[in-house]
Amino acid sequence: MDKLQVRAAGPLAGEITISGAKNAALPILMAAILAEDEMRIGNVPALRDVNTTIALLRQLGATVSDLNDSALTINPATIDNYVAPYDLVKTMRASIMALGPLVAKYGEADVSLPGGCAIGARPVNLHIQGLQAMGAEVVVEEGYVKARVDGRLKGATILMDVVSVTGTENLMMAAALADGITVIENAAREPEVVDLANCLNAMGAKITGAGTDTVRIEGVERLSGIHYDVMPDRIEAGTYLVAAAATRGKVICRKAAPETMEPVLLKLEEAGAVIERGDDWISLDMEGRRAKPVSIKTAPHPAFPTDMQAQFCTLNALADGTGHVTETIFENRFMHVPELQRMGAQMELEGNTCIITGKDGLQGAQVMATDLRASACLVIAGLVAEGTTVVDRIYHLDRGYEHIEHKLAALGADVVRIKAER
Ligand SMILES: CC(=O)N[C@H]1[C@@H](OP(=O)(O)OP(=O)(O)OC[C@H]2O[C@@H](n3ccc(=O)[nH]c3=O)[C@H](O)[C@@H]2O)O[C@H](CO)[C@@H](O)[C@@H]1O
Ligand SMILES: C=C(OP(=O)(O)O)C(=O)O
Repeated sequence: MDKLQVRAAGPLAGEITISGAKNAALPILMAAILAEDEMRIGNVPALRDVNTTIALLRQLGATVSDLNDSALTINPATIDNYVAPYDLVKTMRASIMALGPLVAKYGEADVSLPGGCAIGARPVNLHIQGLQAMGAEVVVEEGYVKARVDGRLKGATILMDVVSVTGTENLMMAAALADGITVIENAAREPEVVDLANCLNAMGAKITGAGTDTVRIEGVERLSGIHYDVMPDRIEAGTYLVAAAATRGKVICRKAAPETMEPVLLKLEEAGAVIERGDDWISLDMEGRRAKPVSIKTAPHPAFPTDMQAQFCTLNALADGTGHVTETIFENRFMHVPELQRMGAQMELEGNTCIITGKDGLQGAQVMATDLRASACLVIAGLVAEGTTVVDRIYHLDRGYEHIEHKLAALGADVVRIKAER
């Protein structure tokens, strides 16, 4: 398994270009299943999860080009298999988003249950209940969610008990081809839900309310293949901004979407960063200062995103004072805490809150992360720690950060990928 070796090299400085959003690209690639003809999708990040989705679509029989210059084509007309097997699904939870499109278009889908993962149990009951409300017969058998419908799904009113991002996306995709009107109440309001809705509408869907907690979908009989560019990745941009803040640096993120990042940008300002925003760029300047501690509480959009929680733990671990970080979305998303403690961070867990008292420095260590954003927070810690930090199992990072070592190097970081012996 590849590792990342990180050594402190002073404040990050310079410019980087933000990639397309993983969490928008994955549902949009799945939405291609719903089209009648070829889709061309641009601003797709070169990530392990994208490769897994390409493999999954090919497994279904779709004709998918390789990713070239951040774009690919998907022709779903050749799909002749409706099974998403465990081998692919186990590496990527977003595979569950094949379920809605397959059953809506072909009346049949067998998608392996993704299983538990490092950050929490992450059940898919809301995806299943929503499809049942639309008339699908759904059973869970031998580790697979098996959904069937005779003819088209039927529009329904669905109240989501818990706000679920991929749940909302899965049901929105299914409803796009259903017969009649579907209303999703307590829908996720994340910008990636809006990006998917924009893509579906460009394909001919009739969706209103995306970005609010009530999404209305009037089903149509067919959707067309179109050209669509994925929105910028707000979590990638946020991660580099925190990295710059932690090193007391000054960076500009180009091709970003600042309007999707307010909760993160406000917390960075509270930490002492000078932030400027343009239409598609964000700059951060710490003016050489040490960060002030910030308290955060994760919650569904438009509140503070759970996918930025770990990175802010590192920032607080270096801050001048004490900050409280509360995680309300996932029950087990503090796996980075013991690893940061091994680097000298002063952190204490009390239930779902981590109390962090910053220190003016950390020590490099061999660390290992069990999920994507935990890995990112350890890399950020390595950028300021004394000595060498080696982050193991960086296949997690490769799921969600395009060319992370090159982007960090462009900002002056000393980061080297150590290739596993094969
Ligand atoms: C590919 C993708 O977009 N991933 C994002 C998505 O994950 P994902 O869509 O899987 O996360 P959800 O929004 O569904 O999860 C939110 C909460 O709802 C619970 N839940 C969810 C579904 C369900 O059927 N039943 C249920 O109880 C989950 O266990 C969790 O506690 O949103 C998360 C929350 O912003 C982000 O951290 C992930 O990066
Ligand atoms: C939790 C994440 O992703 P996923 O839902 O794909 O596991 C993430 O992007 O931080």
